[in-house]
Amino acid sequence: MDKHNDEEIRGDTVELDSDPQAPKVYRIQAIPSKGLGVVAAIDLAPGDLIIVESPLFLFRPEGAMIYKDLLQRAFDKLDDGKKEAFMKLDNAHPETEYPPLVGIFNTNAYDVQKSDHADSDVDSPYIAVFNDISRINHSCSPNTIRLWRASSSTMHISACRAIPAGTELTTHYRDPLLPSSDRGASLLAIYKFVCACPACLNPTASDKARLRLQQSRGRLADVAAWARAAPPSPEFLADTLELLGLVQEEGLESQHVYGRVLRHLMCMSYVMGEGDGMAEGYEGYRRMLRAWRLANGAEEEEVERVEQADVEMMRAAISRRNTDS
Ligand SMILES: C[S@@+](CC[C@H](N)C(=O)[O-])C[C@H]1O[C@@H](n2cnc3c(N)ncnc32)[C@H](O)[C@@H]1O
Repeated sequence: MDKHNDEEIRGDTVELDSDPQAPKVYRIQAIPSKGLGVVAAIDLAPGDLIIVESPLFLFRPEGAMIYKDLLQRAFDKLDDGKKEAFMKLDNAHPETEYPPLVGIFNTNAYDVQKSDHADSDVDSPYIAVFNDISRINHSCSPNTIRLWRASSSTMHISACRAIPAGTELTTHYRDPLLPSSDRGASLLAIYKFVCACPACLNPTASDKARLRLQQSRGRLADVAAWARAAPPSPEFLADTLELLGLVQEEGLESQHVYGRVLRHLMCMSYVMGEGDGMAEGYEGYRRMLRAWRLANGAEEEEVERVEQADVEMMRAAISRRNTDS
């Protein structure tokens, strides 16, 4: 087991009614103390697409109708195969006031937007349950990125760091940048488990690191802010390298802060050349950022376009610096 709980899992695959056409880069099997889970069947590199899946059940809570009645009506419209697959999913609330339908739904559902823009306020959220993706267990240091594509109504799961074959795939059910006590309370209330990931077991240092990453979001928003007066100050460079270390130490490559840190370091290494404590250099950071952008749904051409725009901005910064000196 490594520092993020990326566990190597052995054991037999569980046969579910998965899409037979889907390339089997993953398998579903029993995971100690977590029920079933999803495991990488091959070595995966950052940015690799692992699962593309349409929901078994896509549901939109609306109006003042009673949730459970609305859910029952939507469920009744499913074909028998989907009904059966849905009823086989995990239920974290088997002995509560909820009927099984609601219990299974609450255990396995993800909020998704009808529009590709997560902050769009014109589209009310849908809730989606999946045959395979709903088998992915939670980690506060997940090794995958989950992306809903409204244009195709499919959920995409990609690797956000290297995942060796046999490692359990994980996603986050709650924002990993929240304090551990908030994450833990919500995971226990809704999913009925106590998270035993390293960040939850030793929360003091982890909470501090995550708060620092969360607070850096604004400071990292704009590369142009330092590029205008390139090069960046030594303090800003040291701070950005420290943030990268925190992301990697905490296993938060799935988060937006990672993309922002990589973009700054890529641009800094372009302006300053290699060295200065930067482990990767321009090509290295460019490769890492590219993988992160692809995993977050960017198309190849779009990635090339934004890379080119950054190079042009950096060239202008260098030529300004040369003119000024
Ligand atoms: C969406 S389901 C995940 C798949 C589930 N393990 C199964 O057997 O189908 C959510 C449930 O999985 C279990 N689970 C998920 N992540 C876990 C974790 N990190 N530790 C322990 N149990 C976990 C909990 O029982 C939770 O209610």
